[in-house]
Amino acid sequence: MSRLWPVLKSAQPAVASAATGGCPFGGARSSQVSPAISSARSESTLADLSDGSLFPQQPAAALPVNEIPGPKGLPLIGTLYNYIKKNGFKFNKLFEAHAYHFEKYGPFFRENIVGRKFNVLRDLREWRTQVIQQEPKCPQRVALEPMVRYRKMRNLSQGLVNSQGEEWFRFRSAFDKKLLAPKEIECHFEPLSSVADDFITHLQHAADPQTGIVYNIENEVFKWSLESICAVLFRSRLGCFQDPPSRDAQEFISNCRRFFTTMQTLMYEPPYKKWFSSKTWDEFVTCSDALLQQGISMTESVPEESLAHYFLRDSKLKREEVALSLLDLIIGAMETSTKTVIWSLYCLAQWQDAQERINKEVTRVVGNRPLQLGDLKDLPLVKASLKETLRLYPAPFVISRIMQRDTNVRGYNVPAGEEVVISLWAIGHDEKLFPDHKNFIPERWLEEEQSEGQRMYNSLPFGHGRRMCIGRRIAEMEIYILLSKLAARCRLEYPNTEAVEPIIEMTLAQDRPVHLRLSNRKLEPPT
Ligand code: HEM
Repeated sequence: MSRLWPVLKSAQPAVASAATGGCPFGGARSSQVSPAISSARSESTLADLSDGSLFPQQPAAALPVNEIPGPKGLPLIGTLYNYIKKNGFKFNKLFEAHAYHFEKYGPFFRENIVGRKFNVLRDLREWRTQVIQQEPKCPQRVALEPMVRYRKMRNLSQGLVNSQGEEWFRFRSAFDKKLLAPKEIECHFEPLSSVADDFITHLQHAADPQTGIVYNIENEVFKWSLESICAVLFRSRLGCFQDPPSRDAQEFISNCRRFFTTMQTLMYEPPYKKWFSSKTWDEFVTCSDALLQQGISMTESVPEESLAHYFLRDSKLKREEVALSLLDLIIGAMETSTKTVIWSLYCLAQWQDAQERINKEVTRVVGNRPLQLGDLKDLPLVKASLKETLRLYPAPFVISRIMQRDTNVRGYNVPAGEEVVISLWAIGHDEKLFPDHKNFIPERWLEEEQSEGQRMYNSLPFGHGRRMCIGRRIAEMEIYILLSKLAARCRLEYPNTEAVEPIIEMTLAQDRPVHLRLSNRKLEPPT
């Protein structure tokens, strides 16, 4: 029963953590953006978007929101019954319920689960033009309630992920350009390359010597993700791949993992529980305190060339605010990047032909020399494979916005305070948009292969607009580097017969530990 509660809470989870948009902190996505989009807003930083001048007039004839088609619920509990009855929908498979409702009610449906109303869209063009382009200067997403509660309790600012309004704008403006402007990101290529090299060597050592299998690859990918984001922010290595990992790394890894597992549990608890102390809450507080402490001490001596140093010196934020925001970036990066990379590796292992084509591309472009920054633009298939992974398994399977004024969406007047949600899962699994949608076919993202519909509005895994994922460019760069290097050095196989299925945790997670077989490739001469 506890799993049902997230939907009952006004400020977030089960439904909400996914619904909030998924960088654990609520949902966040532009080379990932289709070309038509990326040429426009997706290249923008917050500074370009801060004019706040995008409010159109409401057409007079908008229908009332409760006329949006959708499943009818019972008084008080709404459609909760559909989720608790035998053979009903499952909250940890909410994307399936969405797909069913789209099929039945059309491209915009409304569902009321115990008073929380979801207006769910499946058309990215409508999302972009009717929701994102109408958003005010400070768009709102549902916040991650345990983090909000903890920071209130400790009298801390809410930071980048969970603050709203002008407070959010202040944080976001301080970080936006350094993290999103393509030129600013280039300096992270070398540190990320070195992390990727070490990670692959580490994987090779972690593989069982008899079978070549790396069991539960998540443990290792989590380390890559943490080491990568720390290399970007602090220009120094945490030591996750040392044997054993450095003490700092061990503590950080264990605090981060506990942070995510306890936060997930808290988000799924009945709301009344927050009035009582619980073991999970205590544990969440303990690891949040420890992370904060580590975050603060990490900002105490940072190399001059690091991003952390730049933010401390130039951002006009207080030291504590910078430390909290750096933690937010780490937290924002960890779950999304880890889960996405696991899905990527799984797809390559399952679709051997695609893996071979990617290996050929990398061999042709890079050959025997080390990967260079300039190579990334010549590796379209590597980039396409990330897009294709995020189509099949979008880490945040939905993105949400809380309307801050009455807004006309698809001819319905959605009142201020209600949520509109876009289902990235439903778009990515739409057979009309993506023929043969169950198969991993990176080529479908290459320019000449794309249909007009695809070119237009079919991929926003990092979100869009002022509140899009601030780590998008870093995420793309670190994953392109990793996939290119892996493709050159290793062959991946999935040794089991049962497919891994997606379930909703903090983001779209794997329903079981993923084991992968790794074998070394002999570098073939470029053709
Ligand atoms: C594959 C990896 C990633 C995916 C798919 C992803 C996706 C997203 C999405 C969908 C959102 C919400 C966007 C919206 O509401 O429109 C988001 C927000 C966010 N992401 Fe990511 N993300 C990824 C990696 C990262 C990384 C590496 C970082 C840190 C460097 C990061 C930091 C954040 C932060 C701080 C937010 C909140 C931004 C705000 O509210 O202003 N993400 N992410």
